[in-house]
Amino acid sequence: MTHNSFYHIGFGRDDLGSHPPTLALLSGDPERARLIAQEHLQDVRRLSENRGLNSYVGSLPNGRPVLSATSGMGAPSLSIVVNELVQVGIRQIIRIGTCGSIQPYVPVGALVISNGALCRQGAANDLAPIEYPAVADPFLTVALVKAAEELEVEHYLGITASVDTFYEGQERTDSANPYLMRSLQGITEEYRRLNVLNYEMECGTLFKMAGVYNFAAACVCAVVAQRTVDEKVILEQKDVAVKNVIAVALRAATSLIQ
Ligand SMILES: O=P(O)(O)O[C@H]1O[C@H](CO)[C@@H](O)[C@H]1O
Ligand SMILES: O=c1cc[nH]c(=O)[nH]1
Repeated sequence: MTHNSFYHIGFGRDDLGSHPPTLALLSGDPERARLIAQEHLQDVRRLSENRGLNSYVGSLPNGRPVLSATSGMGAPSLSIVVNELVQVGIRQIIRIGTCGSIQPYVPVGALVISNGALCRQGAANDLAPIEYPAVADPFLTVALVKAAEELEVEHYLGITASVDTFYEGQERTDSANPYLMRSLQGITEEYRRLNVLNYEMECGTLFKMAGVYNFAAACVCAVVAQRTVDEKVILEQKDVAVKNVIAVALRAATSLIQ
């Protein structure tokens, strides 16, 4: 850590060496960020593990430097991390996440690549008007789709609902909260009919930040819950799904023209 480290991510530009990365792979889970770095990148160096926001620098198979970083869960944490990553020189961000499917034809184990988000997130309202579009970068998104096709991983391209809570906001009733507000009762069915594919908790704000700050962002998530059947995360299929989402994101990242 150098004296000009950013407060939350715990590193600064000076820690990134003479060929600093402009691309970041951003996971909600710090363990996923570590796994990507230690098992899939070359010449890996740990940058920091401040507040669970693990960050590593390494290189892709084509030699391009890349960061593997952690957003934490939810838009407030992501907004802090992304703000600081942009200040250290990051210009492209691929979110590698997990999600819950709300369409019967999108099974656990498949991937959802988001082309835009229904952004029901408070943090995004501090960035831009609520109507501001939450759209993915088309070039990064096409790279993700091509990578999934090439690796023959089942994937779906479409709209993601990004919300602030895992339980209430995703209409879970099997939780400590005994009362789900009327405004949220039936919301999953409404989104399903509006062709929303999945629920997660970061990409809407990430996409709005990309528009406002002028960087490129995309999102690919492994489906770990099937909400038309059950509220639960299917742990038995999570590892394979996460392995696939990492493989797809890394192949896409390697294919990019810098
Ligand atoms: O697996 P990650 O990337 O954390 O993504 C999803 O998982 C968390 C909830 O379990 C939220 O952060 C949600 O967006
Ligand atoms: O159902 C799910 C699973 C993972 N992440 C979410 O936000 N929701």
